[in-house]
Amino acid sequence: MNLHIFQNQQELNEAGAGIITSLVQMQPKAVLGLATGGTPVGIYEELVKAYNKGRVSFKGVTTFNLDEYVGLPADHSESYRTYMQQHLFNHIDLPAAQAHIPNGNAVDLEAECAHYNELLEEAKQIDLQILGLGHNGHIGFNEPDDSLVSGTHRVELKEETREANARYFNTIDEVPTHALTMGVGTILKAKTILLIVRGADKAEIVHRALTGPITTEIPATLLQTHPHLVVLLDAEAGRLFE
Ligand SMILES: O=P(O)(O)OC[C@H]1O[C@](O)(CO)[C@@H](O)[C@@H]1O
Repeated sequence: MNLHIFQNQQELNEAGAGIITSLVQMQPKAVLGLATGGTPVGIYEELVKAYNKGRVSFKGVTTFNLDEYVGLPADHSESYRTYMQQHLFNHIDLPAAQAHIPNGNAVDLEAECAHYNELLEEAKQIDLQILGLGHNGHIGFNEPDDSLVSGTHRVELKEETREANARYFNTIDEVPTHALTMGVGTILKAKTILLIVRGADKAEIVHRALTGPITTEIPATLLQTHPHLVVLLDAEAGRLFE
């Protein structure tokens, strides 16, 4: 594991974006696994800046998002499709056909998951998977459970996850109860994983995830088994590592 702790958010954002930019410069046809949530926003901002300065092009890149809510129309303000458009896709030259996000509004969700898995198979391997961390140790929307699923699947969100994400909706009742998520098998198959964690409220969970016993009750503990894990923490989240 390659762990870095940053004293300010800007340095973390630049480091994260730098890793992604370097990869795409070296490998213009890279396959990127993308995350949503509050955590990667600053990194996407830096990527857009790098693109605007002509340092990187995403023309040949393929992307796969980790997850999407079930039942929100794609153009809903809080869908992860909308998030990606607003924070990244609308501002770079990534061709729309190369940007994949599970369709949480599909009539047949099982078929949608199978289709997403096929696309992932065709892409062979994600070169760099960006990950945030849920307060309960979830990665993607792989929630704590007594077993975990390998491929893309439908999950019921834990109450604590819905509460954490309620800040983006008018009321908690509007937060979807289910989501589609890439499975832990797909995540762990990525060549490199870039885990980003910010904030004092995640200090304990990230410490347990990276140093505690491996358990499906904290899905992020499985990251300990990955041979190329890069971790970027802000000082608050990294408090217990110092
Ligand atoms: O970055 P946040 O908003 O704290 O969310 C943590 C994680 O949970 C999710 O919302 C669920 O996948 C991710 O998008 C994110 O990485």
